[in-house]
Formats: sequence, structure tokens, C-alpha cells
Amino acid sequence: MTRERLYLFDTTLRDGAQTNGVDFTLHDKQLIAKMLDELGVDYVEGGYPGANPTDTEFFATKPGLAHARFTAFGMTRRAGRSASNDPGLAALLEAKADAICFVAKSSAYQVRVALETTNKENLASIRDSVAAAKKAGREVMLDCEHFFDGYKEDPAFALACAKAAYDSGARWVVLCDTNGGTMPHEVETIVGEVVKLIPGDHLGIHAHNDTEQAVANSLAAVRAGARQIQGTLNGLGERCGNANLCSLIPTLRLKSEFADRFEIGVTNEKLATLMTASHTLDDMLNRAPNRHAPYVGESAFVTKTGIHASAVMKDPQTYEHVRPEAVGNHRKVLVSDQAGRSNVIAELDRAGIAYDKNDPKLARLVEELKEREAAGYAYESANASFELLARRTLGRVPDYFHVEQFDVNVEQRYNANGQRVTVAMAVVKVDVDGEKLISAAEGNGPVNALDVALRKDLGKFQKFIEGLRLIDYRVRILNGGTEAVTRVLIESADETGETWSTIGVSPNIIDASFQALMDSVIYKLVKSGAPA
Ligand SMILES: CC(=O)SCCNC(=O)CCNC(=O)[C@H](O)C(C)(C)COP(=O)(O)OP(=O)(O)OC[C@H]1O[C@@H](n2cnc3c(N)ncnc32)[C@H](O)[C@@H]1OP(=O)(O)O
Ligand SMILES: CC(=O)C(=O)O
Repeated sequence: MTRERLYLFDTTLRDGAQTNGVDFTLHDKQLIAKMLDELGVDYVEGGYPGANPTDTEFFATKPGLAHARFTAFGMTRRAGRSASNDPGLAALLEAKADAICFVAKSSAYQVRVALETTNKENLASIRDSVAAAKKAGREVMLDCEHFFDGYKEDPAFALACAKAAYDSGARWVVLCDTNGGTMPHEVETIVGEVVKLIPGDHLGIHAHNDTEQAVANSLAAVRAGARQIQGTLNGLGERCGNANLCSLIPTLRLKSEFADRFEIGVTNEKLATLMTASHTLDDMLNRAPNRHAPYVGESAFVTKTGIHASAVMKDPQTYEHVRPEAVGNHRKVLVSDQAGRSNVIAELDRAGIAYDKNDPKLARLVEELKEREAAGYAYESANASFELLARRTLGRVPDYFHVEQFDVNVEQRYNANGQRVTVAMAVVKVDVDGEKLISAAEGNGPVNALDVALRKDLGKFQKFIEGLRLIDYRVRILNGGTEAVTRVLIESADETGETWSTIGVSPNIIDASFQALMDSVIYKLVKSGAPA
């Protein structure tokens, strides 16, 4: 069966740039355009030439995309001006783009209030602008701004705007839910009316996410006949964002209702790079990825509870709607207070720790895990501490060394230049095979001083921990007031590039930190194969 072509239009670099807190440099735009092209989207909307120097420069030369059509965005000619005498329109026509996407009002209320002009002038502006871009040899599209709200208020005028663009030669007429308040059933009904006038393979949808339904609205429009979807990576966009292409693309490729009917430019091979594309964008924006994002979030295929883990280990399909590998993600079974034997076994397998399924120590490990989680530990975020807990319970961690005593002192004093400075000092006394070793160190804080002192001299084990580095230190107070318990999470790394997380919990922050430091050092000794 031949499948219909469904076109993907990415507006990360235009509507995504309208996101609060997002500010792309020219270099960012060049890299993101290339990444979108490689992913297989059909149109990359690069921005608004003439609106700011970055966008004007971006459109000074074509970015050399292999597959996607490079698209310039801008408004139709202003009311009262001719198309040939409008500097904004001139900048658009000069832009080195394959396509031009105009924005025009399609709501009588918006024309009256925002443009302060007449419906007749708005229609003339649409016709003139589309015709001018066609004449300049561009593929032309028109975003009908406020289309759904405009349709509900005055359907004849909204349709007249869309029809004016189509009749003037626009390849695509894009129906916009600009304020993002339209419901999926309304989108489906209204698009169903529009396709009676304009063929669906000339209609697009541009949905905002103000009711968290931009993806649903885009799919509803496709069900009703639209054949172009506009959206952004990670759902960036004005206010609450746009339809998220990182959710739409897998749905279109993997859900049979769409996959069996439509062909999109993103192949299965490229789909498997989607999680990387999503995280690359977050990295460029210096944002933490949304762990709970559908398909591409780190938690999208995580199983935390015992009942689910038990089933997932028998067959992953029991709790997965698609294969995680299809989008470049992976399955993960966590250990926590929601865990059962199955979670623990999965984690032991992952860590390569041998066990006997009938060993009663396994049940003891699950109990110990739950008791510790109740006391404030969170092993799902501390893989190395869980591994040590498991090895200790199963009797497999050597007694490398014993800390007999530590002492930390924080002092504020005047330095030689007469400046007030706060200095921390720590002393740690360890017993390594009967040898007593005492190390002292200064640090910029008590935990730093303790860390340096602890790792200064571990006798015969010192060579095994040389590459160990602390890369992150996080503290959380679990309940307020005088009964507060402190949870410390430490992330460490070594010369091999491996990173691991350890945890400590105590009413005393120094004690909690020391537990996490100790776990980090012992994990490194175990991992390095240090002899007992
Ligand atoms: C729904 C959307 O996301 S649309 C995209 C919104 N994105 C942007 O606006 C980002 C880029 N914009 C800009 O840099 C500036 O707004 C510019 C350069 C386009 C225009 O700047 P200015 O000339 O200073 O105008 P300003 O932004 O204050 O107001 C917009 C003007 O365009 C007019 N206008 C708005 N939409 C349209 C349209 N579709 N067609 C014609 N004129 C329009 C308004 O009536 C207003 O005109 P007025 O100044 O006579 O009242
Ligand atoms: C064009 C556009 O971004 C909108 O109508 O939301």
C-alpha cells in the first residue's frame, strides 16, 4: 500500500527562539539547522531576516542543507503600504532561502484590534505578499495566525484569509492555534471544514501547547486531512511552547494509525538518533534535559517498582509501549523503596555481581535496602553505594582500611595581608593492615579538607586511587527543623572516564559527606581490583 507523504516543518530556530530564556547565537543556529537536516525534517525555519542582526546574517548565505528546505519567516506587507515599498517584505525577499513562510492574521478581531485595519486590507496584504514571494521564485507558505479562534468568531473571514493565500499560489496554508487554547476535537472538526475548500496536502498545523495538547492537536489535524506539521525540538516555543517534534516524530513512525498511512522524512535509522538530538539541543542551551519527556526522557523507560520490574524482566513489552532503542533510549530498572527482588536482581546483573538466586542473603539485601531508604537513602541516584551495599550484604567487600578517627576544624582569621579568611582543616587517622597513617589537609570547606586528607595516604592502596576525582557534591535537607536529616550525593570520576555516585545520610552534614566520600574511595578500590 502506498503511503501518503506527511511533511515536517521545524520552527525551533524561529518560534523556539521566542521561548523565554532561549537566545541562539549564529553558530548555534548553524549547528541546529544541520542537525535538523540530518534528522530528516522537510523544512527548517531559520528565523526572521530583517528582525535582528543574527537572523539577517543567518540568511545572508544558505547553510547548505542536504535535504531540508531553508525557510525565512516574516509578516505580510504592512497595512497601507504596497508590497514593493515595504522594507520588511524586501528583507524577506532578499534572504537566501528556499521558502518564505508569511504570518498573517486570520481573525477579524485581531485585524481590528492588533492591526487596526480592515478585513479587506488584510486580505489584500495576504494576496500581495504571497504573489510577491512567488514572483521572486520562492516556495511560499502562509501561517494563518489565530486561525482557530478566528474561525470560531467569524468562520467566513478566517476561511477567506486561508483561501486568499491558497488562490494566490501558496504551497502551504498553515492553520495556527496561536494562543494554544483549542481542544483536539475542535481542531479535528474545523480542519475537516477547511479541507472542503483547500486540499489537505496544502494544509499545515501550527499548535501551541497552552493546554498541554499541542501534540494531540497536531495529530487531530492530520486525522482531519492536514499534511504538514509544524513543531520544535523539545517543544520549545513562545509561552508554553509548540508541538514537540521529539514526541510527534516517534508517534508518526511507530504508531500504526499513522505509520501505516504516512511516510515522513525521518527514517527508522534517524529515529534512533532522536534522543541524542534532543539532548544536544539542551546542552547547547545549557538546560538540564527533561527526564520525564516522552520517548527521549531519561525516565521514559525506567522501571522502579517491584511488580513492574518482575514483569519487564520476563518480557519488556509488559510495561513498554515501544522499544526504547527505536528512539535511541534504553531500559533501566532502578532500586528504591518501591523495589522487589526483581529490581535488585536486575541491578546486580547490570553491575556484573554474581549471586545465587536461592541465597537467603538476597532477601536480606531487599530488606536492608528498604530500611535504608526509609532512613533517607536514595539508591536510585547512587549506583556505586548500592553496589557496595549489595557486595557487603553478599559478603564480598574486602576490609581495605579502617578510619580510626577524623577531625575537622573551620576557622576564620586574618591572613598576612590583613584580610579575613575562612580556612578548613582536617586530620584523618587510618589503619591499613596494622599500619597507622595520619594525614592532614587544608581545604576551601570542611568537606573538601576531609576529602583531601582521606585520599592523601592510604598506604599500599594509594596507587589504586590516584585517578579519583570528585566532580559534583549535592546536599539535601530531608525534613526541616531540629530533627533534620541531611542527604549528601557525591559524583566521582576516574582516569578511565567512568563516573559513579555515592550517598551518605546523617543528621550531621559532615558525617553524611564522609559516608559518601568513603563509599566513593572503596568503590574505586573494588573497581580497580585492589587486593585485600
Ligand atoms: C504568532 C507569532 O509568533 S508571530 C512572530 C512574532 N515574532 C516576532 O515578532 C519577532 C520578530 N519581530 C520584530 O523584530 C519586530 O516586531 C519587527 C521588526 C517585525 C517589527 O518591529 P516594529 O516595526 O518596531 O513593530 P512592532 O513590533 O512594534 O509592531 C508590529 C507591527 O506590525 C504590524 N503587524 C503585525 N502582524 C502583521 C502582519 N501579519 N502583517 C502586517 N503587519 C503586521 C502591527 O500592526 C504593528 O504595526 P504598527 O507598528 O503600525 O502598530
Ligand atoms: C505563526 C505563529 O507562530 C503562531 O501563530 O503561533
